[in-house]
Amino acid sequence: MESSENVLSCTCRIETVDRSGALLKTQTLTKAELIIGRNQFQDVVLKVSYPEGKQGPYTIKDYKIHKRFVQEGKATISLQTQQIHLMVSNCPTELLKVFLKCLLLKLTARGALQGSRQHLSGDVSTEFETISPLNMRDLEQAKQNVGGEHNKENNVSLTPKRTLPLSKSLKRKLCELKVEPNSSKDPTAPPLAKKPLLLKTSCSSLSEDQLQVINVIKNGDSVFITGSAGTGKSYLLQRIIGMLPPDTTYCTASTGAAACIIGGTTLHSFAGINTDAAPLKQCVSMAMREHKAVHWKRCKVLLIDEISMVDGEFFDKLEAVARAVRKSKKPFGGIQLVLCGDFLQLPPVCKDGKKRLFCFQAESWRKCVNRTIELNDVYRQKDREFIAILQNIRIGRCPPAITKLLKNTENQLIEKGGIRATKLYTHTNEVESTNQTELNALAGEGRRFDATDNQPNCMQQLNALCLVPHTLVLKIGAQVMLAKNIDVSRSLVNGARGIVTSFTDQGFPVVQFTTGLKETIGFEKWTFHTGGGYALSRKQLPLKLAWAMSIHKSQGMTLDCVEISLGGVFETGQAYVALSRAKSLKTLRVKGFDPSRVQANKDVLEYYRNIRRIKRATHCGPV
Ligand SMILES: Nc1ncnc2c1ncn2[C@@H]1O[C@H](COP(=O)(O)OP(=O)(O)OP(=O)(O)O)[C@@H](O)[C@H]1O
Ligand SMILES: [Mg+2]
Repeated sequence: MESSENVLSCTCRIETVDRSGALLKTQTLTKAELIIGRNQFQDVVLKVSYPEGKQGPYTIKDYKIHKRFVQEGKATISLQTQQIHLMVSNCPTELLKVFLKCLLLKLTARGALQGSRQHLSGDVSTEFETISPLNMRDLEQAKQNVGGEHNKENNVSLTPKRTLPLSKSLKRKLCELKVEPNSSKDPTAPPLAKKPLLLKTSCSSLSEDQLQVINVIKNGDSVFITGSAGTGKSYLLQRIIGMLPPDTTYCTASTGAAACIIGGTTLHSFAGINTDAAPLKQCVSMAMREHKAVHWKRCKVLLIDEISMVDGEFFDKLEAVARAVRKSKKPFGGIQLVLCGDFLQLPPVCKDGKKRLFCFQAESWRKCVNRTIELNDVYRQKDREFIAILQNIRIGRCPPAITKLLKNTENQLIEKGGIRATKLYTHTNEVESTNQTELNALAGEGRRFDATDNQPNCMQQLNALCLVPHTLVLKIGAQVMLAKNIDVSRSLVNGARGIVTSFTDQGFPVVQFTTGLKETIGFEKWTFHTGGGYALSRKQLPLKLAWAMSIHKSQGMTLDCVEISLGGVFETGQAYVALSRAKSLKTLRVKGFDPSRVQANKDVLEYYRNIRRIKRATHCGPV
């Protein structure tokens, strides 16, 4: 997980092609480093270094960067003059994105210099010096060049379209960036132009607690990340996934809906075990099937979100399966675990009157989890009063003052612009029938949108994983919810509520959101890392019908505008999960609130008291 913006650890395949594009030679280097540097002419060059030697440096001119599969940790840099393709794979996605941004910025900045030290076209670059970290001067030069100026004197076109294939968003970001005046009074401080510039990664915004988790994981420890709803556990998990090599990192969650939020697969699907109830021997033989065993053996880090819903007995079985398949005596067969969840939210589904066993009560839990870190800052809600209400509900407390505040929301008008509140139900059958009945009641023809799945024979698996259905039918007036973060800066985020107001000439729905924003919604792609570098993907509109939703499916989500009836609550933690989806008291309506429905499990409360006691006693933060 070590990172430097100019060096990328990866698998690198170097393909040499002829003029027609036919393959002449190929070389695959599994433990390679791609390094950005400069040659003696100050050109930006790339060197591929690997344990047995090096290739390059390759001058980056007349190039194309293919970034379509960046989310899968893959990219290709095609050098057209040299007729070479550098195909990188197994890159941690975050690090790959930063590396490519750095390369593009250096190339864009280089545009202005090009020609100032022109060399004859026959000159071959032989020298290599690692490029300096990005600095303000690079950024300023890149911004100038993005303006599309021509360096006519040197007969070099700097028009971005021809020489600098920058993404629209990078161009926009470059143009928006302002340079702060150098206010430093320190005469020894580097001049502004030389000041190192940190490329913003998604880790830049992490809290101290969240960064601490990253360090623990870097150390190789298995960790349990916990904390109340909205403390950024899943957000952090996504950042962690982006920092680990995709080939050996498996990202899972206890339910399909939770897996969709983090772009992973279900724990059962990873394990190859379709039922918790199977005896251990059967679980081992299911996991030993060739196409499943390969993943078990390859896995170095296993992430599991919403661990509270994983049955403790099943966790013990998985631990034993891991040792058996990997032929290792180490806990969980030596796999590093990153577990995430809140045991005060939904518990494991309990069948046939069996005693409920949480994962932390599993025999193998203590052996497998070296550190527990509790995140304390709530991000989902801003309103202190509502956060305090939720903290009480979480531990099963509902004093009269809180009951009153929640009852006061019963007749609250939270609808605006025709957007109705999403009803959260305890049972799924109510959800489907409500959505279908409401859609049927709307006048007009329904418009049908069919998803494109990368593996059509995996449609069922994708249906279980993806928040959007294979077939979506919409009408004008349909209540919808975004099922993907499209543009966080404009609040077009997962869970944002809206109504379809029209369809464009091309047939795309126009949605009016609670924020007042009207947006045409186009197709989006979901990628699910099924592990081992494999991925399933679906292209569909990022919308789902939102008259109703189940509390189970809502776990992990942030929702605009919700109505909750807690009459049917049958689980501890269920009322807390439902209430904590709302962003504020003003966007929530609780029908027929009964404080006796607010319950927390006693064993879980004791578990959390204990981890805090240990934390206080050791004074060292994580326990
Ligand atoms: N460091 C952060 N900076 C900014 N926003 C954050 C940060 N961490 C989390 N968030 C935002 O807070 C919201 C809640 O985060 P997230 O869904 O990860 O919480 P959670 O702990 O997984 O909640 P739950 O227990 O309900 O699943 C999200 O909108 C997320 O984008
Ligand atoms: Mg979550």
